[in-house]
Amino acid sequence: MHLVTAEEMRRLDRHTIDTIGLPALVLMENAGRAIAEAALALSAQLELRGGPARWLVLAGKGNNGGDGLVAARHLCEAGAETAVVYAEPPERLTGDAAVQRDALARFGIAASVCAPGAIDWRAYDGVIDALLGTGTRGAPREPYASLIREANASGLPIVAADIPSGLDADTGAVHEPCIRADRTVALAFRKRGLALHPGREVAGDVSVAPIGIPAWLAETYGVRAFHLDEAAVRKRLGIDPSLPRRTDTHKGTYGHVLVAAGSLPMAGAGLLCVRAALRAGCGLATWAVPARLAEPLLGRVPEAMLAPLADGGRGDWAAVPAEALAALCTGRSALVLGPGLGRFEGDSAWLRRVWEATAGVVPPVAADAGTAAAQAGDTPGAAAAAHAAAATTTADAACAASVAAQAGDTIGAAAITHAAAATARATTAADAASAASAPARAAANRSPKPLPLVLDADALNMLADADDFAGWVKRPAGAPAVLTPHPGEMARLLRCTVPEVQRDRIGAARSYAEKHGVYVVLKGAGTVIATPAGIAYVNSTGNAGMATGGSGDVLAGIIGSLLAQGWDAEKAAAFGVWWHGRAGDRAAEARMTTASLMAGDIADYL
Ligand SMILES: NC(=O)C1=CN([C@@H]2O[C@H](COP(=O)(O)OP(=O)(O)OC[C@H]3O[C@@H](n4cnc5c(N)ncnc54)[C@H](O)[C@@H]3O)[C@@H](O)[C@H]2O)[C@@H](O)CC1
Ligand SMILES: [K+]
Repeated sequence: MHLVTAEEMRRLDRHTIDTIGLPALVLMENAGRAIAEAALALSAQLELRGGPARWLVLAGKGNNGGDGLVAARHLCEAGAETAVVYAEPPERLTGDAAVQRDALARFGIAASVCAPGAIDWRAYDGVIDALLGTGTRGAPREPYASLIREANASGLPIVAADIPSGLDADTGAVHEPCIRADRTVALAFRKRGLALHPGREVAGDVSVAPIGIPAWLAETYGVRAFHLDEAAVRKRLGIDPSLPRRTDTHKGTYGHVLVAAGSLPMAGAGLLCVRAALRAGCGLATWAVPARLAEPLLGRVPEAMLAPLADGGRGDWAAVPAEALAALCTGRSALVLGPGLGRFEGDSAWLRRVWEATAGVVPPVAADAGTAAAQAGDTPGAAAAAHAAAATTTADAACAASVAAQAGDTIGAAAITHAAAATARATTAADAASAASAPARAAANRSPKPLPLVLDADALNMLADADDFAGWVKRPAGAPAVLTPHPGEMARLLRCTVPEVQRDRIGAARSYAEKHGVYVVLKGAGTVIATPAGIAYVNSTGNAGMATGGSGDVLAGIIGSLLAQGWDAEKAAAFGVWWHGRAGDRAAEARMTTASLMAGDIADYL
């Protein structure tokens, strides 16, 4: 379940040998046996010519080679015809690998040193790649490079020891050349490069073989990256993926998600997001849209409620005050913001107001009004009068209304709007005050309730363009922010290039999450989920058919829905990603080809 770097693996090896006291040769013996067992299991599936399987072991001069030599012994013992080709003269092997070299010679297994073109690959049924392991630096040099190319060209099935030779164990980068394995037997722990793309594609089926290094040691040494498969979902996250429910529950038990998504050219993004949220199990979903879109969308998702926001007839978010959206958050349990939102003048500041309102910060205008009301004692309508005096713009009027609405006070909201409008019409303060009501004062004094937030798509671009994000208020407990960037959006957030993000996906997601106290879901093959505490998951589900428009909108809806159901952000983000991929895999199976997959299919297969 843990994903380790080469350096972490070295420390775990050392601890096992030096502190626990298991000799390195024992570990190597266990490793070689596990590799031989994987090879034998593979030969059982091959159509052999009648005799025993014939295995060729390619051995490097380090401990990876030593593992291969042990495997050769076990294969031989199991009755397979086995030969070894050393990449370098065997005199160059040292330490435990040299012990294995000598044992192998006495065992009577045929061994030779590689020479260009000397191997008759037709004489074998399969190859064990024990050339290079976690001690490798950079691209394979000669003669390793030629051996790797020949092995790949042979067309024989290849079982890789620990990692395919030529793979960067830490980043998943694939050097030229690199072994293309059918199976990889990861020793003790899965190396990160086996989970990250493109490494994952050259590793084939990966299994993890215990060799004597205890799993708990990874915790002791602070390994904080995990392979997100079903075992991790169940054991680490503690989630039963069938999501059982108690019978004595109702829609109110499962939260109410607010989705703010869609604009005239991209209304479908909101549609996908809301549908996915409902499929992911929230009790209620409200879809906030620019008012112009509301009518055409009526009845498209009958299970969701529509909340049209006055948009000046534009069909986009440019004229929708942040406070109007913030006001809708009252009584909701999570907000998903971004799919199909579009960009507009001043949108970074707009996003900041939504961010702060959902973090429980009282908007400045409302705060001023509250203070004024308090100073005015119990004079009827003081709050509204203060608001009205301050409300020289329609935005301020909307803000005042939103504060009242957040308190669930429609009378107050109406009064404040009216009062603000009265001032805007240059009538007297007395007129404004007369339009006010006592509940408005109470409303103005109340703070908005914090709620969890998912930011996706254009909301992430707004964030990337905010120069002052580091100074934005930190999210309170219970109101986390989950950001779901694709590599391009991640690069904009980090102000670096896409190749830089892709070179170290765990590092990119983790550094942003830790720096800003947010949860980051870095999408793409092998989606990475990173938490503010530096924990990272690399997802194992999903397929290339999911690289299609709308797939991210579905994911944002799923995560928002889980947050609305009261899940903590780590579970919601990690399980949401795993589930999204799993649904995509099920949808792909149901289609003729993976290429036929559409984002709506993913939501339907949740
Ligand atoms: N106690 C341990 O340390 C254990 C190690 N194990 C195995 O040992 C491996 C790590 O062993 P090592 O640290 O000896 O390293 P490797 O066996 O990965 O190979 C390193 C050797 O390759 C050479 N080399 C490095 N980069 C190269 C390149 N680009 N091209 C050509 N040659 C290159 C180095 O000079 C060194 O001799 C693991 O992957 C695993 O298979 C297992 O046996 C379990 C126990
Ligand atoms: K290898």
